[in-house]
Amino acid sequence: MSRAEGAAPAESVSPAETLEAPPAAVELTGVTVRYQARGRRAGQAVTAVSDVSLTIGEGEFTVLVGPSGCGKTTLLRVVAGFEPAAGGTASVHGAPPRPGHGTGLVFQQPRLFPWRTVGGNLAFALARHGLPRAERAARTAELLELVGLSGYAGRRTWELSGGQQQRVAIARALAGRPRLLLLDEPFAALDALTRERLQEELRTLTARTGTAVLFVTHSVDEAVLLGSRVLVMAADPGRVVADLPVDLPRDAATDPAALRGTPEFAALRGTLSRTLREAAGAA
Ligand SMILES: Nc1ncnc2c1ncn2[C@@H]1O[C@H](COP(=O)(O)OP(=O)(O)OP(=O)(O)O)[C@@H](O)[C@H]1O
Repeated sequence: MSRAEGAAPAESVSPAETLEAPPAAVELTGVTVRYQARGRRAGQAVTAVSDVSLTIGEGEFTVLVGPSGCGKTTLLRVVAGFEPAAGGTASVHGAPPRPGHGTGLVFQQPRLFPWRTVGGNLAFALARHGLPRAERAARTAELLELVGLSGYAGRRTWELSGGQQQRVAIARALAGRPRLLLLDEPFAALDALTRERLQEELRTLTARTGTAVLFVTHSVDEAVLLGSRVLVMAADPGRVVADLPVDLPRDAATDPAALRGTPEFAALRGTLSRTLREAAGAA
């Protein structure tokens, strides 16, 4: 038997299999960021993060935790396109990060314009995203419905509670229909009950819109409750030292309070606390 006769028939490849996988929501490869120090160390370069590689898939909810100063905000700023990397490469949906392009940002403080109404704040964001004036009112109503503030368009921002203001900030971040939401300790300044409500709402609405999320927090509880995955960073220099999957049953019917009471939640919480302590010790 000739070699050709005995060879297995060539595998047929369907057209779908030849298509390339879509780019990840975020792809960082060997990212290093340096700042110029001020004060007594003026002139010296501070390496804020060093050689960070990570991938965030479409629609994935990733949480970033780590001791103070380990570079969480810096990494978020790189992904947002505000901070250039001194080394390595960063991409968001396959393109270099650009501020306001495909990403929405939420900070610890809502940072709303106090001289505008709630609707005015959202209309301003919609205008920046190029939405025609005639379509802004309808989209504003849609965004407010998404964050549970239907009917609040005419309110002044200073008439709202801290939690309501943060809901408006989330609506504003969603104005450009971003496929990636970046949140830097968005609920840290809120009381416990409001924080819990907003955690639940954020989880539900990002699942509904299919938005990928990169969420920074200092709270172990919040990280396990929200993340489908938690990245742990250590400092000096800032780097990712652990990548913990969070595999908890989480459908629309799952009550977060019940989830918190499960042994699985407690075990993950324990693992994350231990990893964080080790990361703080490793700095
Ligand atoms: N603009 C800047 N100029 C100089 N150094 C900076 C600047 N921004 C951040 N750094 C330094 O870079 C490092 C990382 O800071 P970053 O704010 O990213 O940390 P973080 O993990 O978000 O901290 P925290 O949890 O306290 O908010 C720190 O050592 C910080 O002092």
